Formats: sequence, C-alpha cells, structure tokens
Amino acid sequence: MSIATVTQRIGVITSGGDAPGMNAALRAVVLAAEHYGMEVVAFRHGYKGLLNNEHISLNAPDVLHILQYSGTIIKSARCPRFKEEESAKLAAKNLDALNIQGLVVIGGDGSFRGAHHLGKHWNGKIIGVPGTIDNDLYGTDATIGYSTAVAIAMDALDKIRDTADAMDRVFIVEVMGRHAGFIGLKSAMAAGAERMILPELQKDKPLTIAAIVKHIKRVEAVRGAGSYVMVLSEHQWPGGAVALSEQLEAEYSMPCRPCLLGHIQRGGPPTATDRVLASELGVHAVELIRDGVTGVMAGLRAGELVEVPLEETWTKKSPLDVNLLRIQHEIFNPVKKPARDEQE
Ligand SMILES: Nc1ncnc2c1ncn2[C@@H]1O[C@H](COP(=O)(O)OP(=O)(O)O)[C@@H](O)[C@H]1O
Ligand SMILES: O=P(O)(O)OC[C@H]1O[C@](O)(COP(=O)(O)O)[C@@H](O)[C@@H]1O
Repeated sequence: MSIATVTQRIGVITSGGDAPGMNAALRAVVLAAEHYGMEVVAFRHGYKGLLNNEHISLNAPDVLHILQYSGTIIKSARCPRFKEEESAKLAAKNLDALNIQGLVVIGGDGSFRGAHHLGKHWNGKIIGVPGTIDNDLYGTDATIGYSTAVAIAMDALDKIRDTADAMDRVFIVEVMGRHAGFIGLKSAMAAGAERMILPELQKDKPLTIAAIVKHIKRVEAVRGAGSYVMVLSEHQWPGGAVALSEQLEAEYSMPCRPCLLGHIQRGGPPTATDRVLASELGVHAVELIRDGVTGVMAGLRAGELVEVPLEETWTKKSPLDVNLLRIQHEIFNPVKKPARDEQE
C-alpha cells in the first residue's frame, strides 16, 4: 500500500460504555494515521466532547504503552442530547471548523446510531469500530471487549464454584449484556454452569421459579448434593440475582447466594484477542477513511476484514450460537430430557 501524500486530519471518539481494548483501538488509529501522514484529533467524552469542542491532538507518544489498559485515555460518555438534530449540526460545524475530514467512532450500537445521525449533517467520512463488551453488533464475529468480559466472568464463575462446591450451595452470578446473552452463554459454557438465563431464551418463554427449582432438584437427584451455578444476564429477573436468590432461600429453603459482577467485567488487562482485534480494526478504520469509504463499521468475519453499513449493525441481529446452546442444553445438561422442556 502506498503512503498517502495528502495530509488529512481525522477525528476519533470513544463513546458509550467503555470496553477493554478501546485504548488498543485508539493506539491503532493514531499509529495508522501517522503512518499515512494524517493528523489525529481526539474528542474527549464521546459525543459530549464533540459538542463542547473538547479536543486534543494525539500523536504516537500519546498512545505509547496504553494497549494493555482497559478504560479509555480520551474518556467515554453517554450523551442523550446527541440524538437531537441540532446536536448533529453543531458537531458537524465543530468538525468542519477544525478541518477534520474523517471521524472514527469507537463504541456500540448507540454510538453507531449517533454516527449515522451525524452523517446526515456532515460530509466527512465516518467509520465505526465495534467497541462494547456485549457483542451485540451485527456484522462482526466479535466486538472489542467481549473476549475480556467473558474471561473475567469465567474467572469469577470458577472462583464461585470453589465455594459453591465446598458448601453445597446454589449461586446465581449476574453478568452484563443488557439485551444480548453472548457474555452469559460463553462464560456459562467456559465455566460449566448448570443453568443460563439469557435475554434470547427469556423472550419466547420466560423461566418460572418453579422451573428453576425443578431443575436444581433434578440435578441434585442425578449428582447428589453439590454445587449448582447459574449465570443470569442482567435485567432478566425482577430484582436480579439478589431477588432470585432470596426467593430460592425463602420460598424453597435452598441455600443460595447472589454474585453481581457488574463493571468488574469492563476492567483489567484486555485479553490478547481483544488487543489484536482492536489493533486490526483501528488500522482498518483509518485505511477505509483514506480510501474514501464512509458510513460503515470496520469488522472482522471469519478472519476477514469486512465493512458493514452502519444501519445494518443495529437493524440486523446476530443470534446466539445455536450449537453452543444445543451443547449446553442437551449434552452438558446433567438432567437428560428433551431440549424443548429446558426453558419451561
Ligand atoms: N438514536 C441515536 N441518535 C443519535 N445519537 C445516539 C442515538 N443513540 C445513541 N446515541 C449516542 O450514542 C451514545 C452512546 O450510546 P449508548 O447506547 O449509550 O452506548 P453504546 O454505543 O455502547 O451502545 C449515546 O449516549 C448518544 O450520545
Ligand atoms: O456503565 P453503565 O452506564 O452503567 O452501563 C451498563 C451497561 O453497559 C454495558 O456494559 C455495555 O453496554 P453498551 O455497549 O451499550 O454501552 C452493558 O452490558 C451494561 O448494561
């Protein structure tokens, strides 16, 4: 690839919930831009910074040794005001005033909606880089941060198992992923959890407390007294893991404890998978801007770099891996019964 001779200035933001690997993506954007003779202007606090003109210029020394840290050095934010038309117009004005020709938006589906909204009022090139632990963006096999969140949840589940097993207890571990069960499913499989309560499974036939108790008792009948670890995606039970645990203790006399992983899932060192994915997609985003592409997310599918129209990333839905679901429900379920009964 030839080195561009025309100097371009590109902007970058990290937006929405921070995700492990956002710093690695940022570093990749800065290093790729420098490689192609482009300047980088970062807006702090996502779209809020774009509206408030809170910008800094970023060069290679600014991103030295940041890829091993979660969070984001340019900070992230949620900015409800950006949904207004006037906000997109103001952002466009601010970008033009700085002579910025392209913008890289590192974030999740909300951030991409924002990018699409901005694109209606701004002529610059806009590229999305998928950064969210939830993995809920269509068009890429994984989002930046997902691998780390799963690893953290798995580690927590392993630790919980020690105590659950020692004391013959039921544990309910609540994981993030407000609309998608990717973290729940993968961490449950990785840690050998007995039960998963995931948004996708709850949609058609929400679990009842009676069905949960029945399964716990059946597992005990098969294995004898021991541990039972349940992975619960957030917002899938009224009152969450705490309420479900209290119900099991009070109404069914089951020794049960809740564990809420919360924002622990977004911190600590990103996995190698996230760092490399972020590096590849950050560079791809800059190369797309350099090639004049706009309005797409830089993604990775089956090992290949892809470009997905921004709108598709939230209008289309990636389903949970049906094979992983089948294995969890049928092969790894200690209670052998037809899969259709599982979510009763
Ligand atoms: N429909 C929309 N139109 C314009 N901007 C939006 C829209 N939805 C979200 N955004 C912007 O993107 C930000 C991040 O979205 P959010 O859903 O909070 O996180 P994520 O990008 O991780 O999904 C919002 O705070 C808002 O500034
Ligand atoms: O950090 P906040 O604002 O409390 O948001 C929590 C939410 O952020 C996430 O970690 C990531 O979601 P987004 O990618 O949509 O920002 C969700 O799993 C969780 O529900």
